[in-house]
Amino acid sequence: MALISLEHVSKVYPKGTRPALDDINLDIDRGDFVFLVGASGSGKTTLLSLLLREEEVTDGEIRVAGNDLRRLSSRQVPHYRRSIGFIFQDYKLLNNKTVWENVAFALEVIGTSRSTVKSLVPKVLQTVGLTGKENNYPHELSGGEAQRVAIARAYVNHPQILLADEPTGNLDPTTSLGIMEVLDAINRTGTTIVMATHNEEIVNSMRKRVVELHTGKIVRDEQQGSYDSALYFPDAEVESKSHQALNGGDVDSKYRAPGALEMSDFSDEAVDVEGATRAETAANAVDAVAAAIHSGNGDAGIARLANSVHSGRTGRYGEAFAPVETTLTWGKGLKLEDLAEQEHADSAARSQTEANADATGSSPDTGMESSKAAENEQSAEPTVPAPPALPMPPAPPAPPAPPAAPAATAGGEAKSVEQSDEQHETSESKEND
Ligand SMILES: Nc1ncnc2c1ncn2[C@@H]1O[C@H](COP(=O)(O)OP(=O)(O)OP(=O)(O)O)[C@@H](O)[C@H]1O
Repeated sequence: MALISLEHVSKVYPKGTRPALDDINLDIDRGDFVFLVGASGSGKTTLLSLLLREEEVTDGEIRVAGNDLRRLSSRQVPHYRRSIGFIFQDYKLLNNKTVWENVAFALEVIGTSRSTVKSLVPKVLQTVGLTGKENNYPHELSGGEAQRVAIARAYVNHPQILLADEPTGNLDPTTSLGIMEVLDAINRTGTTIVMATHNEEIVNSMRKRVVELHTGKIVRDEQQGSYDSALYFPDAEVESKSHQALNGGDVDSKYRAPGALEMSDFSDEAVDVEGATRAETAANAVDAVAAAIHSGNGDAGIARLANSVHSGRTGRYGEAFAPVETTLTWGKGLKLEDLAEQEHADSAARSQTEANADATGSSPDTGMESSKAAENEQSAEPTVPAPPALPMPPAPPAPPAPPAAPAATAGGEAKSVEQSDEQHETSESKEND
């Protein structure tokens, strides 16, 4: 049975002149990653609000994990929401709590012991690139940073469903890539992700399921879809892109940076994080996500996105690229000068080996082997897991740099706390005790 199922769902807002959602049928399986796309006003946020039970359907039925959302009593709603993580553009952070406290709070709510919270929070903050920002309040963060706190809060208690409404909206492409990398890692711990987005580059690179809304109706539902649909926007480029995406064609080749990685080394495998208690499961999820991010051995879609971002294309959000040395995972990037130095050393070593081979008349194979090995270390297809966007030297030249904060104004200011949100969570916390 589908984890999320919508049957003939319609939503008409009190002041709406037309249904925001109009007779929607949709099934989403456990572990799916679904992009909701569609023009502004097509109904994406409304769909997410219904799933979160912030809004109620006018007609039809929504079932989540077998629960009929219409039948949830107001007392059950907070319990239901606790099983769902959500990342909305207004961040919904607790403004009177620091970054550390915001993340710790989400863990405390599910009964995580003080000592476990103490060990998990630094891991989570490192995963989302916020080490060093522990004591900042939300208003002291950039938009991208605030969004990362929201993501950290949403995933630490390992929700079965994560709803994200434009989580990369207004963020520069590199920060968006980091966010997608974390979302992908979260998805691989078994969390189902439904993400509304206008970001064409992300959708086309990730090749996940794409559900397109148009004036409240589902007009497209494709596995491994692309952002635009040839069906509804027939033009040659769109047609070729969506055709390639659907047939597994090399749609990314046009986006790939010269020398960028092939995708075969990237695994899409799910990780089992279930523990005996929710707190234990949360700890396992935090570890799994941290490990996935640290290894850089992510989903092929992330590799495509990384290649795309680093290929020098300008994204939907303009020219605001963070420096390339920031690379995939915040603050763990290799420095350009280290790369250049390494490249220089490798090339010198290669020439020396070749010269030795010529001088000694040794088997050309031997020379080829070492030359190949040296090349491999820099080539587009490394044999070790590596951040996909950059050539990989044999060993990381420097310890992790301090977390790179994206351009301070990347996404604007964090919005104010919803006091009710805090109260809501506080009362949940109490309930839990
Ligand atoms: N609270 C509300 N009251 C009345 N109408 C609303 C309300 N919220 C949304 N709508 C209307 O419902 C329709 C769908 O809006 P929704 O926010 O779901 O679209 P969307 O696809 O998320 O758009 P965007 O991409 O701009 O975020 C729109 O016509 C919008 O004006």
